[in-house]
Amino acid sequence: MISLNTANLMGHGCSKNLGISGWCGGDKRKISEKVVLRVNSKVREHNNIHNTGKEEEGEEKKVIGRKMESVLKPLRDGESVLDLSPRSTVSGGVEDVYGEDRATEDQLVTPWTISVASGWSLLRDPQYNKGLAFSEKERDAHYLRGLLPPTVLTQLLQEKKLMHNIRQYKVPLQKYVAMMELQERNERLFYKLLVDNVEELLPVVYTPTVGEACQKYGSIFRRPQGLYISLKEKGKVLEVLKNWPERTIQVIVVTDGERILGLGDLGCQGMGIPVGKLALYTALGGVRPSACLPVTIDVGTNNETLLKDEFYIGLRQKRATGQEYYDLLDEFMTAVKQNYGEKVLVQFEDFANHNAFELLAKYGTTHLVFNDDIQGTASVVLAGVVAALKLIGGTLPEHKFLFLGAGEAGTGIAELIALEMSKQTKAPIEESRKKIWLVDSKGLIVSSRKNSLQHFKKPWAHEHEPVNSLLEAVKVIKPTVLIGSSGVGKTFTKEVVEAMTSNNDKPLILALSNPTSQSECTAEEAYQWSEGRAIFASGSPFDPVEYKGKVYASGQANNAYIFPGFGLGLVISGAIRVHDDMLLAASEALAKQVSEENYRNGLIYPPFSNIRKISANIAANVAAKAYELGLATRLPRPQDLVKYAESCMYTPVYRNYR
Ligand SMILES: NC(=O)C1=CN([C@@H]2O[C@H](COP(=O)(O)OP(=O)(O)OC[C@H]3O[C@@H](n4cnc5c(N)ncnc54)[C@H](OP(=O)(O)O)[C@@H]3O)[C@@H](O)[C@H]2O)C=CC1
Ligand SMILES: CC(=O)C(=O)O
Ligand SMILES: [Mg+2]
Repeated sequence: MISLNTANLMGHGCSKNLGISGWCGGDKRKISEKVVLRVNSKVREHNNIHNTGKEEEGEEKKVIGRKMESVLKPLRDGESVLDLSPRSTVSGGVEDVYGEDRATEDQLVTPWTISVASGWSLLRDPQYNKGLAFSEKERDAHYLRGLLPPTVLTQLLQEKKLMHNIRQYKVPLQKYVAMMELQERNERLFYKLLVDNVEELLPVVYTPTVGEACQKYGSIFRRPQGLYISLKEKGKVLEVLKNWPERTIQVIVVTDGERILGLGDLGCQGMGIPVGKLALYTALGGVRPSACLPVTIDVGTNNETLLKDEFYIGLRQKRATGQEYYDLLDEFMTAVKQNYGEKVLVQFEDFANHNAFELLAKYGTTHLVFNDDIQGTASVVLAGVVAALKLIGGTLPEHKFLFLGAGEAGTGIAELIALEMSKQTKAPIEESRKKIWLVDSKGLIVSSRKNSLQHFKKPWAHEHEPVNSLLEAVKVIKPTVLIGSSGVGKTFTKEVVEAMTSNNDKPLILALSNPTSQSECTAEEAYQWSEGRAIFASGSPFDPVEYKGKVYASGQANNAYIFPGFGLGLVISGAIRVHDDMLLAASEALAKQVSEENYRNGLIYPPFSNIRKISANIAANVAAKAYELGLATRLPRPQDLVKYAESCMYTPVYRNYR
């Protein structure tokens, strides 16, 4: 049975002045969930002491006493005050936190109590706050009388009001800040808005607005939203992970901020990306918010503007490189596995390509890792191309591809397309690669450049004369599909689109670069310059375009279609490694979701309004592949994986409190 701390029953739920700090429950989930879950399952929880203190901004906070036990224990030689290493572990490595083993008989034990958030602290707990939606009964039971005005609203009415408010803002960044504030105030309502209004709010919490938010992150920073691991934490990364208030983590999105969208090095301010991606993991893929951990690794920045910016939030130094960089990454990856086990998914996001490929190769064999920019993008683009075949004709191996940009996205997509071609033709992958050409900042990648190319470009160095410009490359290669992944805007010029159109009845043109300012061309330009013949999709969304009396709605070729469902598939199957065939499985599931009606409208992706159904199908296909490959650990395999995936998805509907 649980014991309740009487102080908490008085309404504010805090035993005072224990002098411990850590995660402040006032702005984040935690306490109550633990209580509810632990009460139900009768699991004892040792880290639910609350405390009051003053935050930087001077607001009241609750403090979770996760570290209390180690603080109150006598220190041994070499131990720091916050040393959390297990004092005694049984053979399976299980820490004896309750003092049950013979080996810990001589150690002090803190009698942890479990408390229920109520009253003021309940209203300040974003995971449990319902604002005006607390019922009369809940207001009585949870000491809320007088703390709320008399009216009781439904969640739907709250949603209507908030959407109305958000629509009043004309500046996208204001909408972004409003959404982040909502996430910090009332998490379920935040996700309700996002799930129900996904097409309207995706551009707010994700690209393009998240790009501007990262650029101005220092100025709009209010409360930390993820875990910051900087060079200062070297040697203490495991300890830092333990500061995070949640223990059961399923998905980590981590960046080092060096290649944020097409905006370059934004250092520590890249945090907006893991936060945004994980919001999509929950809203689009149904992974529980409490199981998501955004991380930014701060090794400095080479962005001079940020280094001089008085509001910059990161380390003020040039980027660490080489051994120093890899040591910190290695400590992080090791700590992740130590703390969360084998099945936590680590998604690398927006690393620069000189680290991204190496990190993926290095940890791909030891951890469950996924690089969204290389692999997620590949999967989404392959799906779009396969779907587009219905509109442009031919089979995949019959097409010829030209990329502008030969980095993570470009070579990642190229490789997955080649893999799929080879599966279809049974020809060696080297043969399939010959149908794919890439242009980088120095021109077409050809064999005469091979010696000076980065390793990930070498497979694409085909025999050809040097070609210096994209336009020239389009003219001589005559691709049927043109893909922009350069991070440089306005590079698909009128001449380039016209050259594509003169070679193809229906040119497939994908301008993947984000945010909108970096898009290789706009939807309007693609349709106008191709005289309405292009099949077009872009990384960031464009409004429908009217051309010669016809309305063209372009799709969004963005990895957001893939990673939420892909991650869910890994989670529900308990997969321990990512395999290329899982990327193909995700791609296949996405392509199948394009309806005849979508095709009639020239779309090669289904609308985001169906994304949860799409994600469930992607998850099921990925999980099925994980079982087939023997990489799944959650046994027995559920019969109906789509139904199972749906049943596992987070729902933002308010729960009733006892
Ligand atoms: N829609 C989506 O889902 C996704 C979109 N992206 C977007 O794709 C873009 C690129 O990302 P990523 O591949 O990771 O970046 P990388 O830095 O890895 O690659 C960029 C590539 O573009 C080339 N390049 C840069 N400038 C030019 C130029 N003026 N002309 C020709 N080539 C040029 C670079 O050449 P060089 O090697 O010579 O320097 C490099 O090959 C970003 O804008 C990103 O936001 C990324 C992932 C997903
Ligand atoms: C979408 C994405 O991952 C990027 O632009 O980097
Ligand atoms: Mg990215």
